[in-house]
Amino acid sequence: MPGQKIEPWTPSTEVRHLTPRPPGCVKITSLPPPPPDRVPDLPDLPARSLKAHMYSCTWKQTVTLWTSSGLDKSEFSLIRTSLVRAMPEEEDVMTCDVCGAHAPNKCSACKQVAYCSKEHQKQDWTRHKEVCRPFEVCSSPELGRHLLASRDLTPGDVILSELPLVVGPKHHSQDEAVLCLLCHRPASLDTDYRCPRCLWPVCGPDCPGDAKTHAHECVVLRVDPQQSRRNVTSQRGYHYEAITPLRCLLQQRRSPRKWRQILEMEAHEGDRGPGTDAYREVREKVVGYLKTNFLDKLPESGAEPLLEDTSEKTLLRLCGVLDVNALELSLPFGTEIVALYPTAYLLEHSCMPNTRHSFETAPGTRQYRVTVTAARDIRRGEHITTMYTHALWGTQARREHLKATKYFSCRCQRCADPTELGTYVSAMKCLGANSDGAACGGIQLPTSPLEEDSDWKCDLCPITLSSSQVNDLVTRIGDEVEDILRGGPTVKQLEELLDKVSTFLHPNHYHCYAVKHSLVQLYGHQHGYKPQQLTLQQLDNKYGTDIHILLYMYSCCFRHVLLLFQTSAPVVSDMYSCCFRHVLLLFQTCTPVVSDMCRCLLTITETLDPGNARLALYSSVLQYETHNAVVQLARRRLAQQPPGIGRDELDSKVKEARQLLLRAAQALAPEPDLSAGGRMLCLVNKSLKELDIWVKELGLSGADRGQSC
Ligand SMILES: C[S@@+](CC[C@H](N)C(=O)[O-])C[C@H]1O[C@@H](n2cnc3c(N)ncnc32)[C@H](O)[C@@H]1O
Repeated sequence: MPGQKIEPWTPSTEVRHLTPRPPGCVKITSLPPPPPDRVPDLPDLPARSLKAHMYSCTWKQTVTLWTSSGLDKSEFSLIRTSLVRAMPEEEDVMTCDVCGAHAPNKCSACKQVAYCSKEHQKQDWTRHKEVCRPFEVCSSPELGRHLLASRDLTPGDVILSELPLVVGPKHHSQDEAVLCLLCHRPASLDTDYRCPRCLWPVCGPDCPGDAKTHAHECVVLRVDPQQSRRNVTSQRGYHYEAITPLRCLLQQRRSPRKWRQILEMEAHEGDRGPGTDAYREVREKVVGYLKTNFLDKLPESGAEPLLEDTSEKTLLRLCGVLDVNALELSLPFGTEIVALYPTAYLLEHSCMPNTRHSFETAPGTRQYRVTVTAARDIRRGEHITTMYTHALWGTQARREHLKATKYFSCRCQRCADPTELGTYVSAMKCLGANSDGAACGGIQLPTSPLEEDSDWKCDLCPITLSSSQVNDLVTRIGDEVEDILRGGPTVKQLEELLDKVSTFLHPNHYHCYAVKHSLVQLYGHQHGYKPQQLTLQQLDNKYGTDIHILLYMYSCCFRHVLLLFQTSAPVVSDMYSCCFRHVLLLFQTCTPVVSDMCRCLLTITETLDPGNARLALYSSVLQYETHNAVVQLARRRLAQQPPGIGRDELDSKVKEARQLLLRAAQALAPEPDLSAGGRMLCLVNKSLKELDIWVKELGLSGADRGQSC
């Protein structure tokens, strides 16, 4: 009897009070409650199932259906599958922005608001057009689809905010992390907490996760009970990389609309064909695993098949879609997952992005929502961009990563500039010697950074290096830096490492940056280096002159000026410009306030990411640590007998520290509460309060008090 409705479905107040398990009944399924006017049709149910007497009750916002008639196994699974499929998508359930009634008509442009009627939509347009989506989807042969701003935007303007189509474990996990499939918290194979049907681990008895999402994949994962039992005893049985592709695959029946959206995404199948690493890895870890253990065992006849298309081609395509388009989310409890979004994937890449993403990670109906905001002014007609790779990697590493994972060669302004916007984060020191045996003192930079095999050339002597020579050296240094940083290093280890890598790398090189960024966080915090234990020299190292940079630039300038008198015309203009840059930087770096290690790192960070699109946490850590050093130095000088600091200077130091904290708080404001950024923001706000107390104790003017974030 197709189209038959089950009446007691509506989750009214009365049914909430029903006992969880009506006597003599068997549970069929638990689902989120649909709105009262969206009772699902149940197509093609056999007559006997419809005679089943159904009850419902709510449990953690879900409707549980029970039957009191004895259904056989296939009827039972048929009714369950039909119910799951008939459920409307949660995000489809919207209310009218004008009157709050159930709203079937979403705004076709932004899809963020909905209305119960055309009249209410018209009535709201004057207000809504101000916030309706501020971009157009365009297409070009070079970029594919991309977004252009359709009006001027200022920092903080929301560009889009949407829920994901699919969320799941990262599909390239290096570590064999065991995750709860309901809430994505860490789980363990050493406990008995399992989904009772498919036996995949869950985090515990009070898991706050979404049983509905798992219900769908569970039908597949439990298709072979023997395999499920084997899995229990061996971690190798659980391939988490296969879960997100499976969740995508399940959309073909769960939500044909989402399925269409997923298939519309770029998968770069041509770049991931036979013979490539991607092909080998995906075939083994996803396609082979899913097909052999589950998909090929799904019943073909009888009930309507759960999945129509389980072909290898489709699975390979889904993995391509995930690799190219999925965004990565770090959850507060330390796990990392990926999500596909209906519009956010259209943002093109730039190494100087103009947008910032923030993710809602707290459980609830907004969980995993992404909000993309403008990180700086964006003019009408400008490309709206994000960053697919690491902002603190050098050009060679970023471009290789983009080519290997997203299949294009970036040609943005930062990539095209050998100095990377004057930051020198890829620059190497020239190891050549001049005629009297002294170090050359020049900088090695790529001559054509947009060419993969560009030579590197010294700006002072004729020495050139091949790109593979530079690559090998930088990779080896990077491996050593990563190893040491991962092992929880001491201050001494980091200082030695910095000395060592500084032989080869420009002081601003991104590997030096990584070591210094860790170092400034250890000074003042590690045992033996607590603020009161630091010598003035060590404090000065944190807040003092970065001697590596200054000496280097002095010597470079000196040599350039000398050489300018000796060298022929074509080289001269190059050296003038380099010399000019160095003199400028020296001027900035030598001023007392700017000449500290934190400040140098901050200058690099802010040049590469002026709007805090990607490096908000990095810059706020630097601002926070600089504030710590400023306050500590001021306290020390105040404690001297007689005090080594006057009231005016103390007042200005306090203001400087406050400004640093306020800037950190502003950078961190969009970060979710439970994220690393959110925790950093708490620390910053706590320090602002402590600073206020100190100002009060000292009886300073505290002119800036009252400003808070
Ligand atoms: C997440 S998708 C973006 C949407 C895609 N353009 C589309 O039409 O579906 C990423 C792909 O877009 C293209 N793309 C993004 N940014 C690019 C850029 N800066 N230069 C060239 N291609 C880019 C690449 O093909 C990349 O693999």
